[in-house]
Amino acid sequence: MRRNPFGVDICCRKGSRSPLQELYNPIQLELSNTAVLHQMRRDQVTDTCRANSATSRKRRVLTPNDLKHLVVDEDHELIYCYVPKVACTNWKRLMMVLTGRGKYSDPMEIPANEAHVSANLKTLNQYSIPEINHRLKSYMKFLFVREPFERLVSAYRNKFTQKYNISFHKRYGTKIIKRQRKNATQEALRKGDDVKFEEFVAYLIDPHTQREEPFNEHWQTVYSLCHPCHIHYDLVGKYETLEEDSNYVLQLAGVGSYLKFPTYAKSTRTTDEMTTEFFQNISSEHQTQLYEVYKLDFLMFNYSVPSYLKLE
Ligand SMILES: Nc1ncnc2c1ncn2[C@@H]1O[C@H](COP(=O)(O)OS(=O)(=O)O)[C@@H](OP(=O)(O)O)[C@H]1O
Repeated sequence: MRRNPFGVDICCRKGSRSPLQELYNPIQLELSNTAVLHQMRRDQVTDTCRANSATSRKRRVLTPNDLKHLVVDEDHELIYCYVPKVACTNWKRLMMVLTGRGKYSDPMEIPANEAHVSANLKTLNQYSIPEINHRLKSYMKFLFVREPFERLVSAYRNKFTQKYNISFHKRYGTKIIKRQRKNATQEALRKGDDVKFEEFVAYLIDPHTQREEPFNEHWQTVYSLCHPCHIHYDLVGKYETLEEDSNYVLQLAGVGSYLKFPTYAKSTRTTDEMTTEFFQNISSEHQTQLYEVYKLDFLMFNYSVPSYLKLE
């Protein structure tokens, strides 16, 4: 088994305390305040689910098919529900280190495309029903969320403004242009590579879109991907405090002294100011409809209505 630079193997949990015990019954005093903050985040999810039960619990029960985003680490008793555009590539890299039994020590040695190969990580839908129930009950379940419209702009910029994302242009761009652009050129209809943000928004709020097929995971709501009204998440991490919250998870898992969330230096990442700019050209009618689509994510994860929004 390979060891990390600190000479500690990342295989299995050594202590007798599980991440769940560390979270709900912290021994270290410094962790108590953090535990209180996370209790408030859990309460917010519970209260929102209760107050919006008609929408949030449209489905009465989940099937294994609904559990494809829940990545399992048996060795550290963790379940991570990945949400695209919330640094899930880095979290999948960490899950590969945690589940790799020493195969990897540095998450950044794993290429981004490898982290997205589904065979490299085990998801909860691959277990039998009793195994699923056991893991849901005894593992620490967590997810990471981001301000919904900033996440949406991150998805748009990545999938529709980068020349190399040809599969997205072909699969979604061509459809969006066909439906939303009057007098589209033959080239635009064929390539689908110059979708405007206004057109993307019009596509998202069009009732046909979700009737035809579910949203792509990069712009699907968190509540549809991770089912927080059915699955009780023990920890809700936020993109705004990504490193702090991630390192807290690693600490609870007992690996925090030698495994850290990869730090980041990308200067082009989507900011609040950038998101504001993108929404400048969206009519208040479309802004209002779009807010309705993502409203539960705003409420559940305690994001206030953006100040730039002109709601009708
Ligand atoms: N450590 C750290 N700190 C701050 N921001 C970070 C970090 N790691 C990833 N990111 C940002 O996460 C966005 C990419 O998320 P994903 O990896 O989930 O994207 S994808 O679903 O694989 O397409 C992408 O956001 P945008 O740049 O705004 O698009 C990344 O910049």
